[in-house]
Amino acid sequence: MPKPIIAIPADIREFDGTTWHAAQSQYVRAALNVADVMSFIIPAFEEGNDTDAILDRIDGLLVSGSATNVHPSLYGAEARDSDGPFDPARDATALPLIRRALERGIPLLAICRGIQELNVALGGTLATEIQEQEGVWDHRKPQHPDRDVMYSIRQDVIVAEGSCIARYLGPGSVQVNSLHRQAISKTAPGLQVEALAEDGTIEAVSVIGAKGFAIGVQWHPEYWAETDAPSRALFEAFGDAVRTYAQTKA
Ligand SMILES: N[C@@H](CCC(=O)NCCCC(=O)O)C(=O)O
Repeated sequence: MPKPIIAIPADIREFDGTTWHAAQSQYVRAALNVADVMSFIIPAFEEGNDTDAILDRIDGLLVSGSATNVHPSLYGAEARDSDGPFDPARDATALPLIRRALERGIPLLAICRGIQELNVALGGTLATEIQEQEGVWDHRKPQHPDRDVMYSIRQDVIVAEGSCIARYLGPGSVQVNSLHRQAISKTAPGLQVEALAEDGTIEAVSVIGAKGFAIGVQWHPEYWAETDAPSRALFEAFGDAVRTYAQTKA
């Protein structure tokens, strides 16, 4: 059987004097080497997307992290310059893909910006600059030239007993990385909180009543997916869900 294919919504990036629709290598590498699936990087358009045309041709949706933030207008908040940088094309592409993939039972793994998009897509809100809140740890990306240091595993999260991700990671303490300055504020009605940081930051959710695998994590399992057991477990479970969906679709 040919490898199933997942969609990864691109970021809009500007370099070499032009505009690119881009995804970071760590996501497509973890998808291939651990989940054992191929990836289609989906161009990000503010208008003109045909969500079902994309979803008809794929077997899973991986919504990646990004240094940009979901536009506050999408969750009823005022946009301040400090809330940026923004990527409206990514927002306009990813949020409808998330909603429609859930309706169709297409497996979803949402990472970092992805869990934030999942929450907003289902009616939740986000808090920004969370490190400025009393008692909240600094979850931001460590400023360091070495990406392995930026993505170093350095935070305990507590996976809830009986949660969906406990099937893959086990309940209790798991060590993860952390590279974010926003987080879920009001949890969307259709989401179940699955893991918390010690400071109460929501670190993982699942979709209540989902037809299949539908999980969001605030950390980055893709980066160490080949070597870190919890990261590998999550990507292997996502790959299994994608293969099951592909076989069922066939
Ligand atoms: N911008 C949001 C989401 C954070 C996120 O996805 N981080 C990935 C960092 C990618 C990189 O800079 O290499 C937030 O800050 O909460």
